[in-house]
Amino acid sequence: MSGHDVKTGEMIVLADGEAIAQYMARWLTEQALAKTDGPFVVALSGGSTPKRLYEILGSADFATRFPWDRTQLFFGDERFVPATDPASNYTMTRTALLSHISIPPANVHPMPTEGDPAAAAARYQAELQAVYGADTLQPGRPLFDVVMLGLGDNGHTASLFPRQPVLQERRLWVSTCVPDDAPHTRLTLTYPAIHSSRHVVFMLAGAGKREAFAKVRAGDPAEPASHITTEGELVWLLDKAAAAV
Ligand SMILES: O=C1O[C@H](COP(=O)(O)O)[C@@H](O)[C@H](O)[C@H]1O
Repeated sequence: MSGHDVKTGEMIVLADGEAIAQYMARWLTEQALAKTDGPFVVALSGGSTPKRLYEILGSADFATRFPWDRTQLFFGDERFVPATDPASNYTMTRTALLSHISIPPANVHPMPTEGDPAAAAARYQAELQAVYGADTLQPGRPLFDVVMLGLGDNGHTASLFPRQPVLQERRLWVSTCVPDDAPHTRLTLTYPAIHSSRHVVFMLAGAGKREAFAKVRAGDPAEPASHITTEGELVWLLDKAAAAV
């Protein structure tokens, strides 16, 4: 695998958020069906952008074609709130997708949000290591088939927020983050965990993403998303408003 970053990744510009969700649903299904040597391992993104994608994947057409029984669903980040909290990425995903599909419960891996956040991060890393089958990441053997990412106005992606110590993490796969410009303590995949992937896909819709996208695409080091790399392919799925075309 050659490896890509946010500057070299392919840009696919579509009409709007609906077109992005439809495109991603088809593409993800193709990737899942094509993966026959082992489980299809995905890190889901949170926030509002992927909600429509999850609804489409949960609709009858996709829900019956997608190989859910050999898919492992992880989360790229989570707010450290109870699963019943409306701010929970897991709750959004459960409502839009998980409650509509037939997936073995053991294949769904919500980030733990009880007790001490650092201990919860360690538990989640152990869960990833169990599916990966090793305690250290090995180049050429990606942890994830697909990592889905969004982009916040402040350049954060997953819960890698500006100015936070997690941006320096090079050993742990999962860590805590306490943003100084957003609510909630977070758990997040780290840069090395995201790097261990076949595909990283950013989904961005709306003019509100335009400025942050331009900075990240130019490689502005102050934007946490600028430091995302993958040992595989990186794709930007943008609507016209976000791409400013
Ligand atoms: O806090 C978060 O924000 C980003 C971006 O969310 P969006 O609603 O602007 O698309 C998201 O990717 C991340 O998972 C979420 O926890």
